[in-house]
Amino acid sequence: MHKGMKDLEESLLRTDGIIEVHDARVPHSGRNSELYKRLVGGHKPHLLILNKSDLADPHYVNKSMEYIQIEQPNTQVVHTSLMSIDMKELTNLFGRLLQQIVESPRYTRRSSIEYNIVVCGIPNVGKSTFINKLRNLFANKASCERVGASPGVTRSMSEKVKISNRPKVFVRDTPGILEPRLKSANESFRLLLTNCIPIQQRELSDIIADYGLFLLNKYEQQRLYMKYCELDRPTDDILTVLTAIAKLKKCTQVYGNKRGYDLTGAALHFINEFNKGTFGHITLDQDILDAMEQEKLSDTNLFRASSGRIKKSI
Ligand SMILES: Nc1nc2c(ncn2[C@@H]2O[C@H](COP(=O)(O)OP(=O)(O)OP(=O)(O)O)[C@@H](O)[C@H]2O)c(=O)[nH]1
Repeated sequence: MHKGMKDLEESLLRTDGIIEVHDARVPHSGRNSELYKRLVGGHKPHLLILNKSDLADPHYVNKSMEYIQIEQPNTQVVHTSLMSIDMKELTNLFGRLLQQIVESPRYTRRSSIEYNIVVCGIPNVGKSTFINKLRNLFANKASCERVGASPGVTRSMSEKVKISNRPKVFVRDTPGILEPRLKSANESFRLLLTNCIPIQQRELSDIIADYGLFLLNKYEQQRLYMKYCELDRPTDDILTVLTAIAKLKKCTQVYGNKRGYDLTGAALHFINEFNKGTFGHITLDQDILDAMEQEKLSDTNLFRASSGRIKKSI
């Protein structure tokens, strides 16, 4: 991932704007703060797309945008579901970035007649989906020539796609640039649960499913998993959930000369359903956003107290 950042840093010299795609369910976890500090820093137009908002809690999607905007005032933050985005929304979204790019100073790139945009983000957040959608949107236009693979066909890494002739604009994908060290175990689990980090060992899936169940209970989202697993009350016992899924989905395996429930298979099934939204719209980072809100409130109270307008702070 260090290499990803280094490659991106080099390619930024030839870049006029950055589109970062991230999963709206984890607006805080896994975002590479170095990207903003080292690469964007107010010099390059930066659009952050919080994607997969169809799976996130709508209330927290708005909160996430508000907090990111406070931390990164030079970033334009939007949320969408690239899976179901329509042509009009995509045209608007891209138009906003293009306007920002064309209006920004280009420094060493002043003499270049073409505009280059890089799309970056951690794995599995929807970068390819975005590029393919753009390609499909612009491919039919006579003013636009195609570079690389055909529309809708999976493109190779770093393929350059021409999406506009006047001005000449190219979009390029970059490898995932996840932070080399994750900040906490919670953050790692959130990224594993949302598939932003691939689950390397199948055997770990029950621990990840257990973490998913923990979050569903913590955020009081029990109704849908209870219904799915046909349970009559919430539980914090992952074995109860996995056994119920294994029974319902007939996940079995032969152990020695006996057939038994395949709980690892059931755990993978649970994670898959979690990512399809079967257990509800969940923002995994909502505790972080709530804590930020508390902090903001107490800051406001401190400020008011020191200004003398309010005597008592919480
Ligand atoms: N529910 C939902 N799924 C989405 C959305 N956008 C993309 N996906 C799915 O997310 C998965 C990953 O999408 P990709 O476009 O391959 O993500 P990527 O960032 O290019 O992934 P890497 O190549 O691994 O870095 C795919 O299964 C997509 O169908 C969305 O808005 N909502």
